[in-house]
Amino acid sequence: MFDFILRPFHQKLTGFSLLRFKHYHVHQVMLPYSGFLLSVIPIYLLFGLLDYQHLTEHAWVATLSRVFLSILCIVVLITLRRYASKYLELAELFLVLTVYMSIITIGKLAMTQGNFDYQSGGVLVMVYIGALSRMPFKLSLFGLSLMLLSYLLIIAPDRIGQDYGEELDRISIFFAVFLISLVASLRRDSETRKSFQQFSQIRSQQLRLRASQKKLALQTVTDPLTELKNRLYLTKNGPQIEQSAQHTNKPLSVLMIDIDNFKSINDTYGHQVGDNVIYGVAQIIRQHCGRYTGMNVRYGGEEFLSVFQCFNEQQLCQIAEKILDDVPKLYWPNTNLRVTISIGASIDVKQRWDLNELVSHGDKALYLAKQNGKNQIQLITQ
Ligand SMILES: Nc1nc2c(ncn2[C@@H]2O[C@H](COP(=O)(O)OP(=O)(O)OP(=O)(O)O)[C@@H](O)[C@H]2O)c(=O)[nH]1
Repeated sequence: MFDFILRPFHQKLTGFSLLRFKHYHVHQVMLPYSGFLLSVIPIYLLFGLLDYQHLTEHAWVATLSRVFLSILCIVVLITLRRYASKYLELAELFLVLTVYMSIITIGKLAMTQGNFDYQSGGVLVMVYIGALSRMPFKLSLFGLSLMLLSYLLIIAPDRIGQDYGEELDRISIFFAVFLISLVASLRRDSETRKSFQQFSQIRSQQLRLRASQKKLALQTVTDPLTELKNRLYLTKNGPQIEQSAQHTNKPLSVLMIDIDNFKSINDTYGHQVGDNVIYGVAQIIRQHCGRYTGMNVRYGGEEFLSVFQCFNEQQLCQIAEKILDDVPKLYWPNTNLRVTISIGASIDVKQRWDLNELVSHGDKALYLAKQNGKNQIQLITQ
């Protein structure tokens, strides 16, 4: 039956989740609410009109203190909202205690002037804590206890002397409001924690969704066999590479790399070995071009494209030769397979930064290399 009251104590937050909860409480609960908190001030000031009815003299002192405390609370709230929002909970406690203590003081002043009917306004502040405040339970408990205690110690003794029975009624009302506000604060804490849990769940779902979207986006531009980029990536990022090369005023260059007689490798050793060959050649390309390349792409079945933004003819041919030399060194267990490749190289010496044109020249150079007997490099400069 009392589960809803005790629940906050069951869900003990510790370590990182406690820090996250505090952050949530400040940013999702206290900050949006702190503007509303300011609306308490005009009500407090409006009640100041009653001071003139109940205080026979020095009512202006009460008004002055109300105005001064209001300005103080507004300044504290606005400053904390802006510069130290983590103290907003304490600021709310400060505000309600300030208002309450001023009401008690004015009530006490009224008693010294013979008025014993103007001391119960503080109960409204207690109601406020139960109904509207966003303070955590511990601060509510502290505030409410201090309020009840100060009423019992400062106001009640004088009034008991006046009318014992009526004051007992008032004390019981104060006590009831104290208890109700306390339970309401406890319940509010429990609801805040529940909404924090929902918030955390939604947040982690969002993060997971974002991560899988990222992964999916990467998958759509990645070749699963070689883990090189695919042609979609080339289409998407080609213009960016052209712009970047143009910006740095460096010639673009490409290597079109094709495995020789790949069909016969497949036919002789099977598709699995064929796949391994594609993978092995891709790793050599990555190893030699990874540092310099704008991108390495699996362009077709056993055809690869590397794009560079910074090479002259000699550097481009050096890289091509390294790849050409290393591929036949690959070892394929249980076969006497020796894989070779042909390379078509093309460089944009006229600096037109047209990747499509460059690729088509690379293709022509590759065709020449195949025509001339394979396992070689052919270069076309634009
Ligand atoms: N194992 C495997 N084979 C593939 C893959 N993609 C394409 N192929 C095969 O690669 C072969 C390409 O053969 P061709 O285009 O005739 O080229 P080639 O035999 O290398 O001849 P040249 O290029 O003239 O040396 C075809 O048999 C395709 O089925 C793949 O992902 N894995």
